[in-house]
This record gives sequence, C-alpha cells and structure tokens, in this order.
Amino acid sequence: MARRILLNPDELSDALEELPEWAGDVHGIHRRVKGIDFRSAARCVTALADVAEELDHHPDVEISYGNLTVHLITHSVDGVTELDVEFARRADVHLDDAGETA
Ligand SMILES: C[C@H](O)[C@H](O)[C@H]1CNC2=NC(N)=NC(=O)C2=N1
Repeated sequence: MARRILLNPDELSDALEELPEWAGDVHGIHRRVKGIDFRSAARCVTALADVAEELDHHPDVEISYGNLTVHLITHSVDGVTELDVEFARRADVHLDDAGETA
C-alpha cells in the first residue's frame, strides 16, 4: 500500500513540524503525555484503538506511573511512513487535553 512507503529524513522533519508534540526519527516517532492518571490513560488507549482499527495501523503504547507514551512505526517496512503521520494527527485529537496543564 502506497502509504506504507518509508519517509526519508526530510519528509519526516517536514511532517514533524506539523506535529510539535511528537519526536523521533525515521526509525520511529513517539509522543509522551505526562501527568495523566491511569484511568485517563486507559481511556486514551481505547480511543486510539478505534483510530487503529479504522486505519488498520496499530501503535505501541506504554502506560507507566503518570505517563502515557505512544510509539509509532510501520512494522512491515521497519520505519516511519505516511500512515504513522496520519495516525499521529488523529491521535493528537485524543491526547491534547489528556495530560497535565502547563
Ligand atoms: C494485515 C495488517 O493490515 C497488517 O499486519 C498491519 C496491521 N497494523 C499494523 N500496524 C503497524 N504499526 N505496523 C504494521 O506494519 C501493521 N500492519
């Protein structure tokens, strides 16, 4: 599928300019939400599961004390693709208000 073509470093840095909460490189991108309680983190993961099923693209998620981290990579090509960028955009809708307020 075209959207599972690897992004080169320039394409990825352009994409990350539009996703200021995300960091990483061509091997994977991630967003950490700090100051989130466990129940809210679990609720976010449930919302992300719906996005994942819609896009047929699945994040790796980590809930640890006070933190939710979402890791994105396209496993089939072992790097970041447009699909990861699309997932990140859609994930932001659910993650933006989930953590501590600055
Ligand atoms: C058959 C199915 O479409 C594939 O296995 C999908 C499912 N979700 C996926 N998610 C991620 N992150 N990477 C993949 O390569 C991937 N492959």
